[in-house]
Amino acid sequence: MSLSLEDLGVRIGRHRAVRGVSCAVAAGECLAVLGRNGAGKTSLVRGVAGLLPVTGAIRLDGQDLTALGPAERSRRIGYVAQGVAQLSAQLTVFDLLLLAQNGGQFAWAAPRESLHRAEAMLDLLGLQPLARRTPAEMSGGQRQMVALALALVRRPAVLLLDEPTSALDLANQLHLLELVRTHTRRAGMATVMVLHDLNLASRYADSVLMLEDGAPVHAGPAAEVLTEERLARVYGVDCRILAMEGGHRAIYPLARLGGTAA
Ligand SMILES: Nc1ncnc2c1ncn2[C@@H]1O[C@H](COP(=O)(O)OP(=O)(O)OP(=O)(O)O)[C@@H](O)[C@H]1O
Repeated sequence: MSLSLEDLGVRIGRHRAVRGVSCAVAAGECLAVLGRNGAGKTSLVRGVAGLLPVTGAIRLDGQDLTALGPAERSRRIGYVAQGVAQLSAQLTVFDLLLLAQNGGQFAWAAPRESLHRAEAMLDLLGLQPLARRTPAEMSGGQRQMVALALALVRRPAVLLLDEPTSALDLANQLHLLELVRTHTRRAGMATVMVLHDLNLASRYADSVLMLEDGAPVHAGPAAEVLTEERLARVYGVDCRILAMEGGHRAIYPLARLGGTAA
């Protein structure tokens, strides 16, 4: 399904964390939200997820998401929060996958289809070896992969990921983002992911949205948005952008400019 944000504003208490964001994510596409620390990226995804109050419109295939009740909204949205997921330490990964689908039913009571879907998700993410472990028995990176599995197993229309690779090693960063991109295309989801790594954003996002002080400053394909001039202005860092094999671009930070970067 397609997601569109129209003049979206997000408040945290009296603080206007996000304002004037208008953009569209087509079904089967990934949008990367970029910007410096404190730019409003997490607030944006938390607003879309229904966890912070918003102004403006959030539409899913034209339907106003904010008009839906919390249960219906959370059924359509998969959200993986920033940081290593706080998962129930008592349950196994397999039981968590069943709970995510059936809200309260364990393996012995779950429908056959839920069992199949849980198995398929374990296979897809390479998590079979962890199926019988509890989150307390896993590393931070493993918990981050499990958090993605728990979001995907509910088959959301919109997937929101806040720094999904922050705890992952180099191989798993690529694995997770390849998987997110493939699954997004196959399921026709609209995916929004907050990323700090500009190279990963360039490589895996269909488009990027750059925020500055809560407002959108640039949006479009990564190759158009991420230029050396803009990175110097937004991040205060002198970067070189190199053309690589396969049409990829590599963004290499050389130095902070004039002490403007924090
Ligand atoms: N509970 C809060 N009360 C008031 N202001 C807040 C609160 N939480 C965040 N903010 C402010 O809202 C702004 C946006 O924060 P947000 O977490 O969305 O930024 P971010 O772009 O995700 O940052 P980071 O890259 O560091 O995770 C920041 O200026 C932050 O200081």
